Amino acid sequence: MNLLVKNAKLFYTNKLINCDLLIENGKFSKIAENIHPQGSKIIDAKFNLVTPGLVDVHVHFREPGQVHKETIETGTKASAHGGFTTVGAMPNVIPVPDDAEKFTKQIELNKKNSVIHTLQYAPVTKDETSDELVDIEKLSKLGAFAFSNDGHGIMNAKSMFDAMERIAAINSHLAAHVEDKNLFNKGVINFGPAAIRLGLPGIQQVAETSQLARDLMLAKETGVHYHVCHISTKDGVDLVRVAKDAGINVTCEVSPHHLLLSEDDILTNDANFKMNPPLRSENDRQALISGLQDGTIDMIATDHAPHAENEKNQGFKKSAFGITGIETSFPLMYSRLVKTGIISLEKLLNLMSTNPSRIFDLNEAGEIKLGQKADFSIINLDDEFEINKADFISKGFNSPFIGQKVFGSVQQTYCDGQLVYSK
Ligand SMILES: NC(=O)N[C@@H](CC(=O)O)C(=O)O
Ligand SMILES: [Zn+2]
Ligand SMILES: [Zn+2]
Repeated sequence: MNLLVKNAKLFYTNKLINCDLLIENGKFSKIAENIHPQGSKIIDAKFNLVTPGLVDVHVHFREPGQVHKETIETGTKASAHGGFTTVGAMPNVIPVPDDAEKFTKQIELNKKNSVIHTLQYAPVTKDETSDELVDIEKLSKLGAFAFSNDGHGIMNAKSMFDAMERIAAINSHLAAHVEDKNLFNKGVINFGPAAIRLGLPGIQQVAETSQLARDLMLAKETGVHYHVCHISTKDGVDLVRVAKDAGINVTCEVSPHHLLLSEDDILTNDANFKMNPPLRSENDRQALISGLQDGTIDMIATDHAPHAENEKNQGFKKSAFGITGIETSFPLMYSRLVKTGIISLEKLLNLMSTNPSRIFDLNEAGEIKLGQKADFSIINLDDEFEINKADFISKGFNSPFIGQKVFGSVQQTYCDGQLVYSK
């Protein structure tokens, strides 16, 4: 059945245009002012935003191993609820897919249980924590869209250097959770006033920035595409800016929570504010916003990290690191960055679709193009709603944003021309 989206406010060729959009055989086939139905199923978009399916290169689904937190099915249905049709899944599942057999199983599981496109990261090293590299070339051939040890910094500089050389040789991508574990201090919160106020051990900023500085020099030497996960510090943004100016092949992402919250927002021992990297100072937060505005930061990624309630209700010291984000990212970013005039809607859509797609070579995602698979979402920008646990499709509702009022509710999401979320 062909679909005709009437009265779209379509994000197309980097502009918002009022038009109709025809989808035939799961692909975009025509964009024009007024398209006649001719037997197609009609969807009236009522001049709501029609965006390319959003792209998030950083999510954690917990299957296999910890399906009480999230499954691929609940994670991808939650993604569709958030307007996303392509996500990059981190490899910190159990077992870590660090050889051909485990990796192939993971890809098959993703394919079987996803309602959207789930791309799979391969780890860089065995078990994500050892110094021994995985078979990078083989895992790439088996479908790894990029490599990451997310959750862990790569401590051994020689392992990092060798991984970068091999990843560069196959034109793949290395996404780094930059963290020197020796500077982590068993911290659970940023090293700063909130840590002192709450009597909690703090994670120093140099845990992030010192490893980032090292990696940028290794990336310069090897020429690899080096992508910084969840940047959180002003010094980190400054380093990336200088590296970009020097022609180093670096890109970086920031999470909604690091853009919207700082350690000053942590008023009680509530672990829904606990994640890694931690919420930093207000000065850092302002630097992240500036980095977004001047293009130093290339994309928004949620680091969607669902956990069960009893893993998050034990205060900062005992609870797990990480918060959910895939269902609240667009409305939060739209309400707090676009409606307030910090960035334009077009810029936000670049940060959440076009840029991640271009940077990670995801040819058929992140942009509406004729002949390309029909991944898109219809979003009512004027609809105000409260973020409620009961509305989450994710198994996790470990979010510090619950109770906040936002604009921009996803009405429908289509993947390959199929309806995968409807309000
Ligand atoms: N962000 C987090 O705090 N936790 C992530 C791992 C990670 O991204 O480092 C998780 O898998 O739970
Ligand atoms: Zn991480
Ligand atoms: Zn992560």
